[in-house]
Amino acid sequence: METTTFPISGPLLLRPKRIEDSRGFFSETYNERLFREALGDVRFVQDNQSLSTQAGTIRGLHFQSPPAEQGKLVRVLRGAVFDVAVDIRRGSPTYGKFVSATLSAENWTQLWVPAGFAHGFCTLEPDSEVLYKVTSYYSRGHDLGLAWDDPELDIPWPVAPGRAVLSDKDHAHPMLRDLPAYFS
Ligand SMILES: Cc1cn([C@H]2C[C@H](O)[C@@H](COP(=O)(O)OP(=O)(O)O[C@H]3O[C@@H](C)C(=O)[C@@H](O)[C@H]3O)O2)c(=O)[nH]c1=O
Repeated sequence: METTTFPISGPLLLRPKRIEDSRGFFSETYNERLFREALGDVRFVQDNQSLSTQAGTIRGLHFQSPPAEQGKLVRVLRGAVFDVAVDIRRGSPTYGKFVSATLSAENWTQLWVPAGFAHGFCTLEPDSEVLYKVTSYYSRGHDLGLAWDDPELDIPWPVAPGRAVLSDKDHAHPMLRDLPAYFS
């Protein structure tokens, strides 16, 4: 498995081996031993899958607050997304900075988003399906967000702001400057 780090500590890009033959390919998309070598002592308790029918759909930026904080291992089954993780660890030297990567069914890349990061993505193709493993169960009371279009974050979303497809919830998240210190 290929592992790539970012200038921000925590997130990782992972690319499991794909074994191709005349039928197509085979791949261990999750192997606890190999992923624990890369990610440390993580335990996944829930798998989530979403389908976004339109290109330019933005979901995010989301996180769960402690004690329900989640690490997320994100990959794409169909289509492609521009995936983003924003550092919201208040004491971090990279607080408010983000990492991003294109994840696609084609490039077979997964993004590890540790707890302490707000996560979101923008679909690059119609009918993009995202599958991600999380380290804590969903908790509605801890499910929080950060404004995807906060100018302070300056994220180069691959869609014109007026054309992004969003949930009602994602129109209403606070800006970084108004975000309480959930993570130290
Ligand atoms: C996240 C989640 C949502 N739900 C419910 C709540 C709601 O009725 C419906 C849709 O939820 P949302 O609108 O929050 O779905 P969505 O906007 O896709 O939320 C997801 O976005 C990406 C970027 C993430 O990082 C995820 O952790 C998650 O927050 O599904 C669950 O039952 N379990 C879950 O784990």
